[in-house]
Amino acid sequence: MTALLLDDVSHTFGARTALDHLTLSVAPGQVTALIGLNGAGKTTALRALAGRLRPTRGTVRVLGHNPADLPSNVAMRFGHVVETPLVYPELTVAENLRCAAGLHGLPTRAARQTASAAVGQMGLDPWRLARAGTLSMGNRQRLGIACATLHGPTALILDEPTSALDPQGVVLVRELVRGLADVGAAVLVSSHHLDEVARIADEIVVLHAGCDVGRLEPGGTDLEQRFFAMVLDADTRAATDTNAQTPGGRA
Ligand SMILES: Nc1ncnc2c1ncn2[C@@H]1O[C@H](COP(=O)(O)OP(=O)(O)OP(=O)(O)O)[C@@H](O)[C@H]1O
Repeated sequence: MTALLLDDVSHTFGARTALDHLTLSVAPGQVTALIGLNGAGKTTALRALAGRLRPTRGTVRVLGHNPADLPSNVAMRFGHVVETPLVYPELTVAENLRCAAGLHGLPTRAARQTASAAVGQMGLDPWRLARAGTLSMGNRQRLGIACATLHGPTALILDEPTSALDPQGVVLVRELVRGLADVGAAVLVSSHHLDEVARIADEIVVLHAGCDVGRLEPGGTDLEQRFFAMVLDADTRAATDTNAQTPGGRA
């Protein structure tokens, strides 16, 4: 069974191709990492899954449904942080978490308990009563992740979740993601950091110029070297194809 699916998805912004026939699926209990250079298409893929972008072609499914039109009982089981964390700047950390728990269908008492547990889990105790708008970038990122995960989603997408985090925050997110996958969540996470995703992912998909150009074994050695070899190989193939199609080209 597939919880998160991109099936032959392409997307163009004007003349620029952001995704090129990308097919990707994540099963329950699986953590898949999307890794790629700046501009590879990672955020575009995650935005399509979050229902924020309707791709030019292809099929996108979250828990079997079109993310642009998720039934509310399915939306309750979905969590995502794509681009900016969705937090209310004028509310405190504790209020944001209670609000997120309520929006995910938890009754008031359970929402309060869950919010309190999430404060501790993400190391936000010292900022519990601070307004979200006054938080540092890293603490805002911790709060956004906590808001998206405190209901125990069965499908989760995280766009560069550790980009602003200190080493302690990186470990907390790693434990959170693995913990959710261990109880059956399907997780898709994008990152630039190969060594970090190698610690949490079951599968690493290399995205380059919008295409899936190969997979890396998380337990493998020389991941960085193999990543660059894949990217270089894809560029060489693209240049050869272009050359073959150019009138007067060498092929
Ligand atoms: N709203 C937009 N309008 C025009 N082009 C866009 C838009 N969003 C993304 N792009 C282009 O689509 C391509 C893929 O961008 P995307 O943000 O998905 O890459 P990324 O892999 O997430 O990059 P990064 O690692 O830098 O965050 C890039 O060439 C980018 O310039």
